[in-house]
Amino acid sequence: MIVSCDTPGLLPISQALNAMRAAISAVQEQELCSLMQARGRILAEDVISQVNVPPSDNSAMDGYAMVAADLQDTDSLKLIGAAYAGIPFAGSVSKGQCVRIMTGAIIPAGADAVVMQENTSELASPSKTSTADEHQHKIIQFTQRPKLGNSVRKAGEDITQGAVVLNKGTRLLPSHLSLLASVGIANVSVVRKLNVGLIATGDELVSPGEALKAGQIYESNRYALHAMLQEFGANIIDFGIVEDKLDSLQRTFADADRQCDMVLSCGGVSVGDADYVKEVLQTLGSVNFWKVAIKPGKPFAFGKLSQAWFCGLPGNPVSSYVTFEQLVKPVLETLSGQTRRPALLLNATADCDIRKAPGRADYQRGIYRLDSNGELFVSPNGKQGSGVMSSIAHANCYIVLPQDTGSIEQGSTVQIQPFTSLAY
Ligand SMILES: Nc1nc2c(c(=O)[nH]1)N[C@H]1C(S)=C(S)[C@@H](COP(=O)(O)OP(=O)(O)OC[C@H]3O[C@@H](n4cnc5c(N)ncnc54)[C@H](O)[C@@H]3O)O[C@H]1N2
Ligand code: MOO
Repeated sequence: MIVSCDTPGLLPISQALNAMRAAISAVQEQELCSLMQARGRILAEDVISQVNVPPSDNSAMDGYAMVAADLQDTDSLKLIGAAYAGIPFAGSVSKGQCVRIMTGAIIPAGADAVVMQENTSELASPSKTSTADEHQHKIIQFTQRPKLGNSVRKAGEDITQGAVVLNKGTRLLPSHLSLLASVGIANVSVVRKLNVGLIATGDELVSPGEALKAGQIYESNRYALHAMLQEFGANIIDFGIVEDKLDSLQRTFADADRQCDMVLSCGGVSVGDADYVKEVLQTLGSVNFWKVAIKPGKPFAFGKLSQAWFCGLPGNPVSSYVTFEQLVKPVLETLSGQTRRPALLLNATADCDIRKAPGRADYQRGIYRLDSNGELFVSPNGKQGSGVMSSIAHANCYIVLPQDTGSIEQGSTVQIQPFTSLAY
């Protein structure tokens, strides 16, 4: 089921992703969620519209409704009433007549076109004693000869009754919520939230806010991972920092295994330091320690504990960030039943030479800019070491350089992945 990485060489990213996706099947439990709470949730079923949107032919403009053919012979019509959004005109329009109509009002029976009021003028203006009178006994002159259907929004032109509005597996965005509301849906069936455990390992790690002793550093990876999981829409179970001791690690991983669909740890996956983590994980289940052809983020672990899936991210801060986005997030998407979306990659011109060794796909942190001709240029942002978090915090894209390529010359075309394209 799970590809072993004892084979020599590095596992290409696509193979690592395929192996993880093939091993995992989506969570099946669903729950009903009100639209106001549904942003970012994954649809558990196709949504079919029970109605036409709009429900009736209606006006796209404030103006006058008439029979379009009437205005081929004359330029003026008699006003017989008014139609408002929500208050239809009760009668019907015959030859020589028109009805005052507001945007969104149902097209009166008999009428088949609307002329916006800017293309009209009143010829006769009798005394205005009541609302009814205001829209009667006037003659309206038209400066436009409308075509049949002019400024008429047809029933069902947005969505027809019986049509699939959104497919199962859709991650609900704000536009989707409006679309669902427009067909009258108040609650949707969504996949239940994933329970994701988060564990940082390392004796040197101290929480921000505390004083550092010699040899200690602030634990920072969990803050980015926690935030990315929040954006993903997971229920996060945070196990904090766990010391590098066999019994502490054993207890924490076993606890996480019981509570979670997926357990994420960071640190302790490279060859030298991983001993305890490796031992614990392999007693709990079946976990493979891989060397993936990605830079940063080469050491990566994937497998299953007794019931929860497990991803072990490297401890270096940029490595844990990049492996979350490029390796873990796609797996969480599969686990939550989300339909796969291809990553947005754009071509850009290298603004300078870019150093790279063949062997791993690089996700260099870059800054892209559009020049005055609309051409996209990119350059790496500062030092590219896997501990240099400022390189990513001040960048706006990854420069994605394929596994087998070497250094890139200024002026060459490279691919970039804008950070905004990773938004959920
Ligand atoms: N002999 C080898 N050594 C290393 C290899 C290798 O292939 N052979 N790979 C290197 C690469 S590449 C990486 S990436 C790191 C990954 O190491 P670990 O996952 O075991 O991580 P640690 O050793 O625990 O930590 C690495 C580094 O990151 C700091 N760290 C860890 N956790 C956190 C955290 N939560 N917040 C902030 N900083 C953290 C830790 O202090 C270390 O400096 O291994 C290389 N070694
Ligand atoms: O995988 Mo490491 O991230 O190159 O430092």
